[in-house]
Formats: sequence, structure tokens, C-alpha cells
Amino acid sequence: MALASIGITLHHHGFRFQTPAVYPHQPEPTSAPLRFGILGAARVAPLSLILPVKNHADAVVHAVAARDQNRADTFAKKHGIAKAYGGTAAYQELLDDPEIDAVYIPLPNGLHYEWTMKALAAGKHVLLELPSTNTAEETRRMFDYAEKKGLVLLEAVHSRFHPAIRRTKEIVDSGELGTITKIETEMAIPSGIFNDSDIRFSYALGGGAFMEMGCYTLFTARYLAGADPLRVVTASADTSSAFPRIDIGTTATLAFPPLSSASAPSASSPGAAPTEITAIMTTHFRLPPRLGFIPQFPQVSARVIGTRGEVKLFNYLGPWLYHYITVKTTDENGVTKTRTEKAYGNYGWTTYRYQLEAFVDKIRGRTPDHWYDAQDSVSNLRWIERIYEATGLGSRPESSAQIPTD
Ligand SMILES: NC(=O)C1=CN([C@@H]2O[C@H](COP(=O)(O)OP(=O)(O)OC[C@H]3O[C@@H](n4cnc5c(N)ncnc54)[C@H](OP(=O)(O)O)[C@@H]3O)[C@@H](O)[C@H]2O)C=CC1
Ligand SMILES: O=C1OC[C@@H](O)[C@H](O)[C@H]1O
Repeated sequence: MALASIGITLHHHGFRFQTPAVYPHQPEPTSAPLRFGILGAARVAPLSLILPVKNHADAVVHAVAARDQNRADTFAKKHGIAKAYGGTAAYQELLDDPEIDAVYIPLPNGLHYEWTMKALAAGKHVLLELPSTNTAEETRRMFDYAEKKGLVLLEAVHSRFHPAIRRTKEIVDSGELGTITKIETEMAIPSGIFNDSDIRFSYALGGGAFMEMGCYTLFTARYLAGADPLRVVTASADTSSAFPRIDIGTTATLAFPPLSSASAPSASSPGAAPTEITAIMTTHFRLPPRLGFIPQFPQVSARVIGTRGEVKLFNYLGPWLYHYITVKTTDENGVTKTRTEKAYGNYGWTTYRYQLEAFVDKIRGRTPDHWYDAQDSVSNLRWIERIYEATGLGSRPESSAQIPTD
């Protein structure tokens, strides 16, 4: 996430992306736009929802709720949000507000299940921050409930909606790389970005590097492989005595089935056995400085290697800021060719803006340009749990909240 993480970090520290270069055009809202409420005055919300909504004619952020009234008021004022609910009952009050159509949930991971279920019970569509919950079983229950209620629920894997990753997938599926043998996905940032009190270091709140960052690396590897893994080969976590059960970094190797489009026996290798794909996922919250003082550059790339070549997408998390897609292929005469592509898509659109477009389209009954289903989110959590099991740290705790059962 090199640039994405730099972007998110800058944002956390006050830098604003709301420049004409990012959103040159701020359309007038339609007469009855979709009205969002936000649960929690979270740091990520301006980047992930508030700015994209300003550029969408059919959506508006109408309310925010925070556990403290002052915090809610300050956030609402700063972002031009009409209503601010504050106090211990604020989240439920926002959910009970008939003026709200959809809820964005950027709460700590361990609260996702409880508040998504409550939002669905209140009849709201939900855009839910990732990872969807702490366990695959909770994610499955949540999506089953959304279906029963006829509501849209989306785990916000924003990177999946951007043309850069979709172009990369197209290259992988085209067969030009030959039989795919290896996938590498990374998301790691240098130390000094998140302090010890951050939600990411709380086991009770569902923290951990493979929860926060592994969810992207795994979602991306599964997308590029076009399948779910077969097994965890190895997984090891970097831990600290300061945070029992939290991985500051995890590296996992998974085996995937052969890619269907490239594994069929070809004229050049008739009857060849399909090759399993080895996928290595690397995550870290606190990459140590090199030689003790040189900060490491964030790592955020996805690379797919085949028998005839490879593709690398640099910065799959913040491709709107900068990215490149490099394709290297070697033909039967041993001649190697390299080309670089870019896929920025609509001018100024971030991954979050693409995601918003799809979410609103789905609610409005239009077919989104890109979508992934409940099973994709359930599988991601299932394999996150298996990876945590393999590290010895175990799954994050299940929610103990009282959940609606209608
Ligand atoms: N899509 C993306 O690019 C990103 C996604 N994320 C995801 O978004 C979520 C929030 O991350 P981030 O914005 O960094 O987190 P923050 O810590 O900034 O926000 C979390 C919010 O949760 C609320 N909250 C409720 N209960 C608790 C509690 N017990 N402890 C702490 N906070 C609580 C707080 O709301 P209140 O205002 O009510 O006090 C706070 O505003 C996570 O799920 C994370 O994985 C994070 C960064 C980037
Ligand atoms: O998108 C993200 O970027 C920063 C990470 O630590 C965060 O948790 C993740 O969701």
C-alpha cells in the first residue's frame, strides 16, 4: 500500500485530499439522494465515504454518531453533516432515524458484527469496513440476515473496484503469462504510523496485522487466483510481549488450485499436469528501520508469475495516487519484452469513489460495474482464521453482544 498507506496516514494526520485535482466536479445532489449515516467519528471516514459522496449526485452523508456528543458535533461541523448523535445511545439513535437509508460502519473490527446486525435489523443498507467481522461464521450470519431483510451489505474492499487491479486480473486471465505458478501480495508499513493505543493492537477489538492488512492481501490473492486456497502451507507471526495475541506482522504461504484459464494442457505441453499456485502474503504494521535508522518504504504490490512471464501491480491499494502495471514476457525464442500499463479510469476517482458507485447502484437496482458476493467475504474470513490458527495466535474473539434474531 505504499502510496495508499502514505495517503491514509497523511489523512490521519490532517492532510486533505479535497483538492480540485481529485474531485474537479462536485455535482448537485438529486432531489432524493441516498442518505448515509456514519457510526463513529472514525479517521478513515473522510477518505472512504465523505469525500466520495461529495462527488456523487445520488448520495449524501446526513448524520454521524459518536460516543461523545462534542466529538459528534465537531465531526459534523467539520464535514458539513446535518445531524450529530452523541452519547452512549448514539449509534442506536442514528439507526432508528427514519431519515437514514444506509449506514457506513468504520468501527473497530470486533464491533462490526454487532452493529451491522443492528443496522440491518433497523432496515438500513450497510457499507461495512473491512475485515467484515472477527469470524467466518459471524460474516455468514450477517450476509444471511441481509438477504432475508432484502438489504444490501458490502464489505468495503475498495481496492477491488479500481480499474488497476481489474486490468491486472485481465492480464493474468488472458493466458499471456503461461501457467501461473506463484502469486505475491504485500501490505506492510514502517514503524511509527500507529501508536500502541491504536485499535489495531487490541485483541478484544479484533486487531492484528493479518486482520487489518492480511484481509487485503488475501482478497487480492484470491481474486487473482480466481479461487479459494486449498490449504495453508506455512504462516508465522511477528509478535511483541506488549500485545499478547496480536501479530505485528504475519507472512503466510497458501496453496491455490491451478488457474482454470491457464492450466488446460496446451499444444506445447500436452497432457501436462495442472500446477498448483503458491501464494505468499506479507503484512506488517511496524517494519523496522534498516540499519536501525533508515525508515523502510511501505510495501504494497501484487505480483503474479507464470511459466512465460509475470505481471506486477505496484500500489494496488492507492492506485489513484500512483501505480504501474509492468508485464514481462519471454517468447519461445527466449526474447523478453517488457511493457508498462496504467489504468487510472475516471479522472480523479479513488478506489473509494468506485466502491461508492457500485454500492449506490446496487441499492438503486442497477447492475454495478463490478461486485463480489457474500461468499467472497465469508471465504476471506475463513482463511484469515485458518492463517491465525497456523500462526498459533488463534481467531479473534466472537462478539458477545445481544443480536437481533427476527
Ligand atoms: N478502507 C480503508 O482504507 C481503511 C479501513 N479501515 C478500517 O476502518 C475501521 C476503523 O479504522 P480507523 O478509522 O483507523 O479507526 P479509528 O480508531 O479512527 O475509528 C474507530 C471508531 O470506532 C469507534 N469506537 C467505538 N467503540 C470503540 C472502542 N471500544 N474503541 C475504540 N473505538 C471505538 C470510535 O468512534 P466514536 O467516534 O464513537 O468514539 C472511533 O471513531 C477498521 O475496521 C479498519 O480496519 C481503516 C483504515 C483504512
Ligand atoms: O486500508 C488500510 O490502511 C491502513 C491499515 O492499517 C488499515 O487498517 C487498513 O484497513
